[in-house]
Amino acid sequence: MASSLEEYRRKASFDVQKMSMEIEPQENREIKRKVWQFLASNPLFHEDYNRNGDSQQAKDRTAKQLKVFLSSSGLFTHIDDLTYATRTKYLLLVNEGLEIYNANLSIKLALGVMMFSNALNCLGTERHQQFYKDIWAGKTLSCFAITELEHGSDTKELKTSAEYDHSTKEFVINTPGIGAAKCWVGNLGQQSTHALLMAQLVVNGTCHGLHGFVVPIRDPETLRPYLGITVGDIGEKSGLHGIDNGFIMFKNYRIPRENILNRLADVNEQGEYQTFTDPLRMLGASLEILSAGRVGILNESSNCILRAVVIAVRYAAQRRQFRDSNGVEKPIIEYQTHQYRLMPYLAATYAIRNFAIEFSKQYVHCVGLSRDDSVDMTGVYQSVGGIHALLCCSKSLVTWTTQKAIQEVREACGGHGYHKAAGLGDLRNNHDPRVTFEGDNTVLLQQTSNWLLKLYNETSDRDFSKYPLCLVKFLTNVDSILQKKFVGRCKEDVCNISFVTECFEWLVCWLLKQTNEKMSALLAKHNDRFIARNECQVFKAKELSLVFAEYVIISHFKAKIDACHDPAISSVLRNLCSLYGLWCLHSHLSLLYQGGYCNTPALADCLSDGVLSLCEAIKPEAVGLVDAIAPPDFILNSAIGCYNGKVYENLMNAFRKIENGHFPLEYPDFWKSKL
Ligand SMILES: Cc1cc2nc3c(=O)[nH]c(=O)nc-3n(C[C@H](O)[C@H](O)[C@H](O)COP(=O)(O)OP(=O)(O)OC[C@H]3O[C@@H](n4cnc5c(N)ncnc54)[C@H](O)[C@@H]3O)c2cc1C
Repeated sequence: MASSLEEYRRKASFDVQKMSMEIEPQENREIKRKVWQFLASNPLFHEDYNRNGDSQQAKDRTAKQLKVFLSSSGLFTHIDDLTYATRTKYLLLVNEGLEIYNANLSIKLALGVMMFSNALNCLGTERHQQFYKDIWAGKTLSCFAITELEHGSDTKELKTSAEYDHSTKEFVINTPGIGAAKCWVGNLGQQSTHALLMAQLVVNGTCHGLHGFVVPIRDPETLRPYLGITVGDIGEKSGLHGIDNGFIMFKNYRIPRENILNRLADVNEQGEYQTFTDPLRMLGASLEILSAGRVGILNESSNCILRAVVIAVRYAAQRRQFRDSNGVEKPIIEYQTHQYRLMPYLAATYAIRNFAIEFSKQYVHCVGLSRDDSVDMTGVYQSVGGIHALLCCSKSLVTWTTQKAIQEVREACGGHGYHKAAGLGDLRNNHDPRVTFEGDNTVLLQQTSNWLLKLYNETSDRDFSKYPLCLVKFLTNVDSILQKKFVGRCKEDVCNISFVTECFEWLVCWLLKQTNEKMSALLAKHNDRFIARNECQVFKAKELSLVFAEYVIISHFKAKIDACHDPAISSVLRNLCSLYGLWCLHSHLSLLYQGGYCNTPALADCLSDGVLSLCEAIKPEAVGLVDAIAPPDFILNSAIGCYNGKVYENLMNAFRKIENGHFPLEYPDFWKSKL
């Protein structure tokens, strides 16, 4: 049968190559291409999508892959020559390139090498250089040990302690009971030789709060744990089978004084606690250490939605079900419900990818400034607060959107979407914990709403243009924005980016005002900020943070489109941006009516019509749009999402493959024994 994928490919109104370049800078694509070339050239990385194996095999395989990737890819030979900012950007891109193919390997590398070396850079000093060199030489492997059995989000309650013993100039680490066992720590279960441990620092009987320590865990030669440590694997998980997540407990375990990461605070030769309190620089350092992982997640998650959408759109253009009244069997992409299921996620993918790229660029720039001693930190300080707030809500929105998209896409690909060879099951399971680690989404959203409320109540300095990445300048005009009402009558009035941004500005202002009013009333009633914050989350602060994240992502997409000079490209991007915006706004209709933005059915009608007509308009562009962002087939690794559209040949090959030593046409073992 002729491939209808090719027919849809021909319908695109723009140049796919140019679109690809518009969305992602050439230099970024070049770095990822090198990663992919290496993976394709070495059989150790050839993931067979039919391979089940047990999780121990997956862990062993990932460990071997990491060793080879570090030593032979040639991708890390020059990283020490790069400036901090360029190196961070480079490593984020290598991680992204790996992640889209193999989440286990990228996480193992990120935790085991990249984040550890970044932490040494941010929190450590010259005296930690040997750890830095060993990790990049592949002699050691690290992990990040923060979470404990009884506490995760509430890091203040962590109980593992590191008490300074001046007589030996050592820290003595202890786990006071099983509740304080560090757990879920990636790489710790079987392979880490070192941990970056967050523990309560105690000096002369005084607790100074959480500090970072480099703690040797296992002998790098034998992988045998040291005395005083109980360490092991936490067992089977729902996904990420290649990562050995572990737990650890300490009993009077000693490490040298020099192992405290001492860029911000130290215990000196005399056994006294010292802080180097330039609060602005401390904030910069916290941004680097806390945010790098979340920026990584933003990029990883944006690649997961991309992968899901590429597979589903190509499949939808191929897969035919039911004949129309002319007897023509229709590709499922022609069905309205199918367009409504996929096109908004395609639009979301473009908006989110653009945001992740732009955010990473600005984040790296800001971190670079915070490390430059000649820079006045006041401006950087402003950016840091905004970047943190924006990262908290965008990490939440992007990971949740991707989680929903993968599930929708799995269903949109029917039964075949459930086959391991489709790649969607692993994608879903491996992506899932991103909504939890590096900060649980719901908890993170509170940080964004707190920041927005702080701005709203700012009386002395209401110049909000100092947060360029957050685009909150409009908050200076809350009252006039809230005067606006919906005046549209038909879908043409809403299918444009100006309407979308105006409507979002109204919604953010309304939610901000509402949340603030509720918070003030609760504070007056209870005189307790903890209770007040808790009781204004649902329907108020949480929505505020998510709507704000949508607004910023859309605004960055708009800026991208405004700067695009190719009319064919910008016209399609404009439709994508409008669709993503209207689709989000449609889900907030009850809030828009509740706030009185419109009091006739016109708004609901216009938004519904607008979404449907944009889905229809994007349909013929969809295959071109996914081709422009898709990685090569080897990396996409999906039987149903290949560029050439050979869905059925690929699936039949997958069905007939020898799996775990069994040929599918053979009798099963249990039956053979009876014969
Ligand atoms: C696959 C995976 C890998 C991980 N890797 C690591 C690692 O390498 N190192 C490490 O240290 N940790 C790791 N973790 C742990 C992870 O960081 C924590 O799970 C995460 O920080 C959330 O903490 P928690 O599990 O204790 O959840 P909790 O804090 O107990 O939260 C449980 C639920 O309660 C809600 N909740 C909590 N507090 C509030 C509040 N104030 N208001 C409203 N709701 C609230 C949350 O929204 C959440 O839904 C990993 C976890 C997973 C799943």
